[in-house]
Amino acid sequence: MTPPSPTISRVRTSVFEPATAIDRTFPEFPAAQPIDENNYFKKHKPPPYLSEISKDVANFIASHNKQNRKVVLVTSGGTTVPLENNTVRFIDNFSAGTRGATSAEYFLENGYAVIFLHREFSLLPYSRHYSHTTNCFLDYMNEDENGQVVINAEYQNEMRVVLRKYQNARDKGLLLVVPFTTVHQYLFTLKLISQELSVIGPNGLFYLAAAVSDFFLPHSRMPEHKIQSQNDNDGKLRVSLEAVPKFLSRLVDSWAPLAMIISFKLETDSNILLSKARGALERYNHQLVIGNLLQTRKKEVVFVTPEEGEHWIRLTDEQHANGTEIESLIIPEIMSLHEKWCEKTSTL
Ligand SMILES: CC(C)(COP(=O)(O)O)[C@@H](O)C(=O)NCCC(=O)N[C@@H](CSSC[C@H](N)C(=O)O)C(=O)O
Repeated sequence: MTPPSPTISRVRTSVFEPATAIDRTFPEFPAAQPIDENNYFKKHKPPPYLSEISKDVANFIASHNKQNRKVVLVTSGGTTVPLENNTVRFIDNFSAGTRGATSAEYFLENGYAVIFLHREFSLLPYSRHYSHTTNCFLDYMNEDENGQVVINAEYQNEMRVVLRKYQNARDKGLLLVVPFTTVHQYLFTLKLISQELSVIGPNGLFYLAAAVSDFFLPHSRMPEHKIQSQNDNDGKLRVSLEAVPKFLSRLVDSWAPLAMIISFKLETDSNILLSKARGALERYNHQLVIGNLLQTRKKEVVFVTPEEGEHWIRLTDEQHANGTEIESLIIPEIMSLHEKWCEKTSTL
């Protein structure tokens, strides 16, 4: 009997849709202006699998709302920008998915239900501990004297802890895993989930850790087939991208106005991190921006809120050395802010 899955959506997002490979019905996409945040969704076709995901999400939220359980949407991993309809080349955004997958575990262990909107094939909660790139699970196994495949004795305890947490989330239906690959798929799926999650008001929490593209190539200007290097454009590749609509304003103002919304600001220059994080908070009027530098994102983050300004969360050298995960410090602080948000919003 196959084990129950953690409701992993059956859709695949990492393959292009041949049917639209040469669809020229898409109008020329104007440069992104505020008004175009909405036009983007009117002028682009949604991914064909969206109705399937909608059913999974609606059932998931309804079942946890009945138990008055808080639900958090965790976005994780980087979005891609395809350069050809029959995609061979694409622009990717850096993200291994560690922040999202690790944070999802701490939310689950603190009583939240989690919708995990992630880049397909990036790290997932629990299995991230034994992913093919870090700790290959095969290295934890051996054959015993009877030829039975077993987990090596020295790893039994640590793996049992992860296994039990995973089974608890799976068997109680606390985790819904939804994939994306392109920025287009991400934006349509985020909008769908946001509008479904809006029904639970302040009990809904958004933790936007995905690395989202800021620019994209509109369908109407996308070549059907693989760009040929030798004879196209004198051997040079010139790409003119449009700005991705600033969807965060739509999420805050319209899609889920009562939810608590947290975005991440990723920079590599420490001199601009705080001003960019403050700028995002002023621009979108949501509740929290978590700033982090690519280079030190596993050791420190800065919380920027309208009420308290900013404060840093940092691992001590000892914590970093003993494997403490910074998300174990981040999530409890977020839960406390979310509790206050629920109290404040429910009295409105
Ligand atoms: C991606 C990382 C650094 C985690 O890394 P891994 O653990 O390796 O996965 C995450 O912590 C993060 O900063 N995520 C957010 C990154 C991001 O793209 N943030 C956007 C804001 S949300 S995208 C919104 C859009 N650009 C807009 O302005 O509306 C930005 O910095 O601009």
